[in-house]
Amino acid sequence: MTDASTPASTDVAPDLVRSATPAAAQGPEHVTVAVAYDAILLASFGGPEGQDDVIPFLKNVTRGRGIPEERLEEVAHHYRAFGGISPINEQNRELKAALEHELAARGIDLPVLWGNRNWDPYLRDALVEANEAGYTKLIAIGTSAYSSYSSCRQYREDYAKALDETGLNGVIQIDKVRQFFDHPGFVAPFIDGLADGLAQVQQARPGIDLATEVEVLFTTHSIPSSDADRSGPPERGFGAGGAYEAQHRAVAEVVMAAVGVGRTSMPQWQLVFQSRSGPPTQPWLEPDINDAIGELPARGIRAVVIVPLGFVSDHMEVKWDLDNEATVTAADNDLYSVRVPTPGVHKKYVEGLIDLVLERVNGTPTAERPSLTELGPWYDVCRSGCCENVRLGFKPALAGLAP
Ligand SMILES: CC1=C(CCC(=O)O)c2cc3nc(cc4[nH]c(cc5[nH]c(cc1n2)c(C)c5CCC(=O)O)c(CCC(=O)O)c4C)C(CCC(=O)O)=C3C
Ligand SMILES: [Fe+2]
Repeated sequence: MTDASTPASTDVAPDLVRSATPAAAQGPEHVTVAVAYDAILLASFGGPEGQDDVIPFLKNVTRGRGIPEERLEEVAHHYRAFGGISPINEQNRELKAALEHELAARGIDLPVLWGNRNWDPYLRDALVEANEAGYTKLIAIGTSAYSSYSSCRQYREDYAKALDETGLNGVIQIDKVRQFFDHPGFVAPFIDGLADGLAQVQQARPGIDLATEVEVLFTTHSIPSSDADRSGPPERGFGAGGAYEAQHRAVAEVVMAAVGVGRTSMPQWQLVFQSRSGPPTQPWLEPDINDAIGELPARGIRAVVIVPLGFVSDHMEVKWDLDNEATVTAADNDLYSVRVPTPGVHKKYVEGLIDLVLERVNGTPTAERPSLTELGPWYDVCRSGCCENVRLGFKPALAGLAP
């Protein structure tokens, strides 16, 4: 970046693990600093690009995780049905292009590099590219909005791993934008989508009573309960379900309130979970969306609006587990169903992601950062013990306070 930023800080605090941001920049009660980043690192999950990639990809994702063989076969079948091609890669190419377009429109000279945790192009490839271009300060945007091991710390571990793999540790510094579950740019598409979804229900079922015959299902990825309980900084004391569940509930309330403005009646809502994996003996967050749908007819519900609150794009969990499975479950229960779009490349989402980068470039004070829930704005630098994983043990992670 050439303008609107002060020079990057060089006195990196000793308790930081390879981060360009001093320890002071760690959340609501702390001051923030401006950093002159050289490039944005768009960091995502990755997915197979053809049938031959499916098994190696699944092995990458599940190594050492104790995922049952039947579950892997089941998930392989989802990918096979799509020609072995995950929709996520095309979505990330589109997002990269949209970010570049938005940067150009604002006259900001900041390149966007793209790397994935689990498939080509890998994070390490993006770091090699950064090094060749002489970029030493990267700001990562992970395609994941909430706090948990899988959605935050694992990204931070994989940034650290990619630096080690490329020998660029100490050469390139990586910061990350805050988890953005309550950023207006992320939430706006769900507000638009729920309003549209309710209109669709009312058109398809004229006279339906929103308050008693329609249910809104906010859905997100199930995770092991032990991960959920440890999501977020321990000192925030979130209790069972941790920050992960608290953040989803808080955002769902914001979406319901926004859509309810000017209406006399609104449906009831619940938070449900999907895409459970792991051994059956391991507790994961519940209720599963399909089980929740099965309970609805007995309460007189005739239509559901499914809001994929935990997801940023229409990747496999959305296309298969929602548009296929949950939609079939709804039909089997004689329910009319609508699935709301994910943020994808919604204009407000793309603008919001650039705003998240600029608040770091400019060192915007926490009090001036937009956040729609009382839980945020979330931390630039993750707190000690945040989103720990007791199943898999400790691994080094950057952009956080040690350990
Ligand atoms: C919280 C969360 C998100 C949302 C946040 C984020 O977006 O990062 C997410 C996203 C995604 N998950 C994805 C794919 C997979 N996730 C798996 C397995 C797992 N996910 C978990 C959690 C999450 N996952 C967990 C706790 C496991 C068990 C293994 C472990 O303990 O870590 C498996 C293995 C098979 C299976 O077990 O299902 C696959 C193939 C894809 C790509 C989809 C595509 O290709 O379009 C995406 C975007
Ligand atoms: Fe996953």
